[in-house]
Amino acid sequence: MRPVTTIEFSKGHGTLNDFVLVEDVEGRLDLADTDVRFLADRRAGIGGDGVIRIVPTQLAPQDVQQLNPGTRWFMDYRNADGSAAEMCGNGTRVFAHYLRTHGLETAQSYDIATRAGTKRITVLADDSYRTDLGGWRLARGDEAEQRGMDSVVQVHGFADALPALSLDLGNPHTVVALPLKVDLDALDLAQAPHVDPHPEHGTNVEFVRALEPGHISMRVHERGVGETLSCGTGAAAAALATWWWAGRPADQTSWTVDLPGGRLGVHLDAERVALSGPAAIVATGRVTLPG
Ligand SMILES: N[C@@H](CCC[C@H](N)C(=O)O)C(=O)O
Repeated sequence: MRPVTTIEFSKGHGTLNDFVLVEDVEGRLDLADTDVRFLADRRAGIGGDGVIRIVPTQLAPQDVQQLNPGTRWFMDYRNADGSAAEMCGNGTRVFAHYLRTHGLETAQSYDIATRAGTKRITVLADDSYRTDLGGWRLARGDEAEQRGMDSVVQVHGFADALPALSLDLGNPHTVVALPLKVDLDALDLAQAPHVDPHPEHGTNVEFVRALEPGHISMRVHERGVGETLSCGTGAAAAALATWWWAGRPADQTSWTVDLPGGRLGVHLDAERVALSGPAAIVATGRVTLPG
């Protein structure tokens, strides 16, 4: 049995994508998958879609340090099932809000380290945050470029296989444009959608309804979590896919994405994509990890 470990935590969210945040300025906290699952558990633990460890980059693993030179803080993001993810868009804003409200970062614009590389945070005038998510690409390249679709998604309780487009934003996404006859609100996402071909490392799946030029609504089933009320990289992927299907209009660079948990802004072009939205810390406390 390991010694009793009691840690301080904060609870935060970005458009109701919620996280348990753990500050680890000395880089000593080695959270096992079971610890992450416990912290994320909504009944037995604290509750969240993910767990974010806040650690100085210089105390992060070597590969993270090499990928993110010149950054001060590493967002060590884990999904609720304990798996590590490369990126979390909503998480970057909540992470930045934590750094700011705890005096760990005072600049208005600075870089943070993630497993998907360095991301620039900017604090906006209304106290929301913008994250430059950097480069993006079609995950399956040529085939998708020509046809706009590269896979199919099967949702529980719905007979038709739905065509989809795969995007890589550092983490994987599969975006489905819903046919008009399918009601976005009625989709059963309690069970994981089946993606064919199945991506080797799994994928986040976004279901999109276009509302008007530059405006979409969506729901998401996240890898390592299940359905969540918002996903920042998912919103960016959904806007990019919709823009792609619309023929990549050069003047349609600003997008509004409505999710069950709120509204996000996406700014995109052929090479880069950025995300903006709110962040909140709602509670702090102490918790003893299971022995
Ligand atoms: N909710 C996040 C994405 C979190 C990681 C994702 N579940 C994955 O495994 O890639 C976001 O806001 O981007």
